[in-house]
Amino acid sequence: MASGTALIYDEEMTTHKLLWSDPVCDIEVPERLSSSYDQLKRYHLVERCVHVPAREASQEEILLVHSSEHLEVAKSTQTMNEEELKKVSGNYDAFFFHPNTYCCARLAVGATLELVDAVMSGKVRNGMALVRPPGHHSQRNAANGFCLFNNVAIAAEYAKLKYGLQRILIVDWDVHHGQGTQYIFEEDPSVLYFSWHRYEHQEFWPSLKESDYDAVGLGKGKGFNINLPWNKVGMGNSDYLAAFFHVLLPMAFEFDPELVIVSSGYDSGIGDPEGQMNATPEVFAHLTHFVMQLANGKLCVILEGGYHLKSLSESVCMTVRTLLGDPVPQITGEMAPCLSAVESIQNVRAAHKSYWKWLMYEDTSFLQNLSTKSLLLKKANPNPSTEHESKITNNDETVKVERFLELHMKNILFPVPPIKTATTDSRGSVHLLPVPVHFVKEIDKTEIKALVSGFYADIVKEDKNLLSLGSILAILDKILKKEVCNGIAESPTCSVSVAVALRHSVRFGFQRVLCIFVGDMEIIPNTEDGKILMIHICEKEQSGKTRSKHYISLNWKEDAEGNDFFPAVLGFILPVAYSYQPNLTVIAVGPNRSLGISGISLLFSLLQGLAESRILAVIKDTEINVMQSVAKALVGASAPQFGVYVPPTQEKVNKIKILRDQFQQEWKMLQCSVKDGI
Ligand SMILES: CC(O)(O)NCCCCN
Ligand SMILES: [Zn+2]
Repeated sequence: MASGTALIYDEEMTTHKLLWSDPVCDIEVPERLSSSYDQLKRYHLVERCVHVPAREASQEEILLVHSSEHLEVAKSTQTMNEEELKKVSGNYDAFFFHPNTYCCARLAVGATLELVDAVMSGKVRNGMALVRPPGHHSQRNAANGFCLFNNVAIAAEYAKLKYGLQRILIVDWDVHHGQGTQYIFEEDPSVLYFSWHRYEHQEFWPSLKESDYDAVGLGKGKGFNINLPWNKVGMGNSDYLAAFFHVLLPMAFEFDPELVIVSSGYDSGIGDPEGQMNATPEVFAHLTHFVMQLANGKLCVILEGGYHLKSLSESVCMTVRTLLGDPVPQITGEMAPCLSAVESIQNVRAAHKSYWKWLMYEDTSFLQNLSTKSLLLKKANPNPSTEHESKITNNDETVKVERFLELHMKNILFPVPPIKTATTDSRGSVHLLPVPVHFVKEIDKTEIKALVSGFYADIVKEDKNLLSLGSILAILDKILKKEVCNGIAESPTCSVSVAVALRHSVRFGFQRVLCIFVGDMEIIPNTEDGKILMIHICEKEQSGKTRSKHYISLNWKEDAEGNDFFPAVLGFILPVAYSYQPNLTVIAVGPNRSLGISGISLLFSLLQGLAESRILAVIKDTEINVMQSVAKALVGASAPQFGVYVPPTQEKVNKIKILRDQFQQEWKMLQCSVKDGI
């Protein structure tokens, strides 16, 4: 997998500006670009990226999507005076021309295409283009919503033509519906378009019926257009994460894209006057981290909206540092999606049931009444208050948001540990990892013996564990001190090693440790009153063990090809893990028939989104090939590889549903359907 992150920025794109007063358009200012770039410099992120210059797109490239009439109109504005510019701007909904607009829009397209080339050629792994004017509202023959040319749509057509791609995913996390992009690809099954957007039952701009969840695409494109409408403002981190766990990620992994392009609007972030949402900048690190696990990491992030300069620039920085592979900051806020969000999630899943294998067994019986129910709800309370207490309201409280973000960002920013991964093994040679890692010296036996006899004698019965215990405790100490962020140790008996590691972690201050056991191994019960949450994925039913909210056994047997783990990883483990918000994750892998290698590496990759990416891996010493793939996942050297998609069986879907019903009141990120009798 290629390495490096491209950053494309050209000051020329700040020359497009509004020349007259227009209360709709006056938020789309040049400072959006310059303040984002300045913040990137302040966090020393610019120098860590590969600088790729922008270029002007050719007319042919623009004509990949737009009509020649549209191109001619745009070209003609270069020589217009203010009065003529104002007149031609009046032909569109929410667009303004400046004499430099045409040149800036060509640079925005060209920058986007340069990023596609840099990623597809392997010059970089991923990258971000800071461009304006934005693109996702513009259509074949019209400018719209501050957009002149559809940068992302042209990039998708360009990538299909030049690289013969057949599956491109566009993720649009801007708070407005990219109706332009939807119209361009709605009959095209090679481009999967996902958009969430403020909708409020069609009240919010652009107030289109076709922005609702039942617009699934047309003709051959049916199923390849996904609209997730937010029917209330004030949506927050947990609503966005739930939308990824229960809608986008299962679709995206089944689609298995060859390239991911993000229409990256940050007006879905807190403080934005357009969005009126409450999600905080670090959520974009998580969203970016998730989409980095697709298409072998080939990811192009293209700026769309974002009008609160401080919120925008902090969110841009969160995106770029994640693209660079930095640890993902802890998510903040209550991990519980609101009722309206769960209702929208349930509706869009039902609308797509007949187009996706992963939804084959989805229960849609609720549809006839729920959708009317939500409309009845709307009629019942015409001006719905938000379900989330809106911590920060937006009308001219920009300064308040700035102060909030100053404090907020201090709490969640952290020094990037110098080394990413530590490893030791009883043979003492670091033979596993493709990149230099930190080799942890082993604690000598006498020291370990004293430590164990002092604290862990009840667990450690025999000497053969001492060596592996030494390496585990040595790595744990490095992680505890934040000198490394994750580590791998091999062990002859995982359950003993893990039991000692868990007790050690709690003793040394971790308040919430998530422990995932993969494979049939004997678990040494660890109460620690809620400081440890155990999930055991095992082939054999765990007889006798009572399930509690802190001990969950998920009976799972991998299928022949070993890759139908998505419902377990995406639909259950991830939502529970995010609900728990651990500050350390321990994953033990024994001999197992539960999750295939790719399921295990997906689990490791996705769980790096938690606990500031702190993970301790304890691998049974016989499982060398597991060690290899886990090592690559932890050093970020590769995205997980999946075989051909195998849909889950009804039996497996039911297993998850039963567990979800059992635990969704406790671990609320599991919620993806509204129980009757709301
Ligand atoms: C790029 C964008 O989605 O942020 N444009 C929003 C236009 C809003 C017009 N009322
Ligand atoms: Zn927007």
